[in-house]
Amino acid sequence: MPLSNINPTQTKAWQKLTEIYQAENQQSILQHFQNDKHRTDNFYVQFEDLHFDFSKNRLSQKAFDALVELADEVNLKSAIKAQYSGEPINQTENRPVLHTALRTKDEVKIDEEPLNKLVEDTKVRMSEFVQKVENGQWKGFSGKPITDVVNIGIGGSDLGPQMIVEALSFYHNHLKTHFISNVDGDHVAETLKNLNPETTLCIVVSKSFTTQETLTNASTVRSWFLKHTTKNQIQHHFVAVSANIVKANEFGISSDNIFPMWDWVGGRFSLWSAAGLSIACAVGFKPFEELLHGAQQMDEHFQSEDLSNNIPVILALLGVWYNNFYNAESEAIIPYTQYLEKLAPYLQQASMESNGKGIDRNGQPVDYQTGTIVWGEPGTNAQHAFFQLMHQGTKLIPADFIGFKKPLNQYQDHHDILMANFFAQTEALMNGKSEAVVKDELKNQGLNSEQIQTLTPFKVFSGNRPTNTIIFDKLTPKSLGMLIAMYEHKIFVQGVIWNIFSYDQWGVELGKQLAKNVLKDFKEKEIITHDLSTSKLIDYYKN
Ligand SMILES: O=P(O)(O)OC[C@H]1O[C@](O)(CO)[C@@H](O)[C@@H]1O
Repeated sequence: MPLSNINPTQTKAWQKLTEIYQAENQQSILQHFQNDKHRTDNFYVQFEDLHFDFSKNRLSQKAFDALVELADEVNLKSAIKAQYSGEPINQTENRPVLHTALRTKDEVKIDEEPLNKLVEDTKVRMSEFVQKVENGQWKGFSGKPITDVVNIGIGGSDLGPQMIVEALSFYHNHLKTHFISNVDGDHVAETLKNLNPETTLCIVVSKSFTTQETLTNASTVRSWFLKHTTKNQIQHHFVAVSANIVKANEFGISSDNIFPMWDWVGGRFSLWSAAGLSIACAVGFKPFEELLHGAQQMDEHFQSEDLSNNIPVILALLGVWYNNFYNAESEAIIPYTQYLEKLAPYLQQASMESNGKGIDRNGQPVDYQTGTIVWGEPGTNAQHAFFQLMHQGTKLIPADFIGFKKPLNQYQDHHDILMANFFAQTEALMNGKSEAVVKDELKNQGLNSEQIQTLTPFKVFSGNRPTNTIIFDKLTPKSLGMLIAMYEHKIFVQGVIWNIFSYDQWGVELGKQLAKNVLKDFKEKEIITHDLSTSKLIDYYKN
């Protein structure tokens, strides 16, 4: 059964939300606290070691209930069922969406064909491979064990694995992991500079094995190897992860060295598959399985929990509330750990490639806003970069603050300072600082009344800026798996509500196509195939 096809703005719940927004949008978060003494109990969910507090939002209980009604009215529950049961909910590509099958013990079928064995067999192969690389059994052409693993891929074949590898740095083994994604030759050059071909292993990750950037980078790295070794021996240094065995073979990678990808796993959701081989190489296979296990726990929560107590659903509904009623354009992700430095770039693809769509499931242009702009940086660095705008700028930027109770390294004093900032920022964003308080402070500093008058407006914080607080005990493979699966489901829920297809990405095709034409034109004498502006620019580049 296809996903239901409901314009969200035509639902009763949307009508209700519009009325609630009109009646309540002048109420501050602090007023909501005054109105509801149990707000901190009502607006929080504990699941495993995940503590999710959404009380600091411009949201009354009434608005929250109406948002849950909206999820109900667009048939979210049956959409979740459709996804997990392998229906082709990626309708424009006629594919099921089953990255969740990579982390479940339940039986999963597509058209009565069970997938579990495929998944399990691949995991066994991955585990054996990783073990060999880790313990030095896998040797380079000169008989030396591998010291460096290079992931060559782009988009989903890079961002997810890279983010996780970086996030789990604390758990790394002796292997060094590198990522080459950009077709910019400087990226490949800088990476190869410090590598020894005798001890380097490349994992070429490309679901299609036709991606220009990945194939260009992989060819350059292959030539680098061929300067040192023979064509036959290159097998010691290249493995591939792909759904296109033929193309990977053509590139020169033997079938024994190819791990499968499947069309029921979207690129940006593929880190749980063999696309995560670089993760498993960096930390070992067991921690990789713990990552899957964390994600699977979140899957269970998402599938079975009531909508009103369901963390990804609540996150998604809050996003819709700010995007469609408060007209917020973006949302910030602020992890208070340097290990999650790559979380925002990863979520940019996951979210913006999924929900950056303007055509609804009827094939009609939508007349409401869809995908938000996702951005962010770890705290406390972010505080010294863009928090000025978040505190006193004219834009409303709802933010997720992600923190951990315990640090991974020994510096507890640093962690206390880090977390003091974490709590203080959400407090400041919500409470702000009133004119009266500012005036008092300036008076106490000995300023005269004229100076106080002049300076006060610049020092006032309006507050009322919404945040979600997400706290785990510790950054572990398991908690990371939960966190990432939580955002995956949030993205899915928003796509269901906005009545768009979240799992295709036609919008990336045009640029790819035109780049091929431009490349061809670099070799022509006279540029004729472009608009005047582009032709002139290409001419400038060539000459
Ligand atoms: O794994 P592939 O086929 O090389 O594709 C890489 C990336 O390119 C895209 O198709 C478009 O950016 C992504 O969805 C995908 O993750």
